[in-house]
Amino acid sequence: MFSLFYGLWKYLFSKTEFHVLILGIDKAGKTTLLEKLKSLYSNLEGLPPDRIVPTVGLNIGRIEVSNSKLVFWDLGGQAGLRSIWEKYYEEAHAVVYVIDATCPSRFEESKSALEKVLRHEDLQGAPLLILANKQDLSEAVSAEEIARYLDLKKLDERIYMVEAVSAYDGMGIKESMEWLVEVMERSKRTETLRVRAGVAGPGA
Ligand SMILES: Nc1nc2c(ncn2[C@@H]2O[C@H](COP(=O)(O)OP(=O)(O)OP(=O)(O)O)[C@@H](O)[C@H]2O)c(=O)[nH]1
Ligand SMILES: [Mg+2]
Repeated sequence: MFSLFYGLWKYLFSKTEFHVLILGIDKAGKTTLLEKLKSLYSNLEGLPPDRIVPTVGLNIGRIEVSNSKLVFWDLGGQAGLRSIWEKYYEEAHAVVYVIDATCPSRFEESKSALEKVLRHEDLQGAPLLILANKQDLSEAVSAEEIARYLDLKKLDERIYMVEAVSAYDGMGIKESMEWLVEVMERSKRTETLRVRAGVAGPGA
């Protein structure tokens, strides 16, 4: 009996912790984005852009958005470090994929790295938020243009959105996070991860 009530209480009141992977090729702006998220959503002052160095290990950031806890994992995007990404796929509720919208010469590399990510079976059903970053610079390409380039039609079953953002001035970031929380809350993948973690609902 106790376990039934405990299960119900846990189901109704425990805040889900969502794990969000921040991926993208090197210099896309992933760590700058993470630091901006910390500044926007927590009491922590994020590192200023001039103190951020290329990522070799893992940066972790925790924030709360719309009453949900988000844990971000920011990994290094250099070619030699991308093989590490897949170690985090199984536990991720969603992927944020960052693209430097001012660098068309690297769009192809960015696209093929993304395609490889999405082919991985451990990420099945994970919602995808693609960020066309660095919109504070005049040469930045729009979110629509990036979406066209990525040819996202192939993604029919995956929930995704492409948003224009700037990790420098914060443009588009709040809208992106609200979308992300909303889709993670109702995604089948979240349910699957919840069941796997043993929080399967009141009857569990
Ligand atoms: N103008 C502008 N520059 C940005 C923005 N975001 C990142 N940058 C710059 O882009 C460069 C790379 O940023 P990082 O955040 O280190 O990129 P990263 O994706 O984490 O790179 P790796 O850790 O190597 O994978 C830095 O010089 C940043 O200052 C942005 O929104 N606008
Ligand atoms: Mg980084």
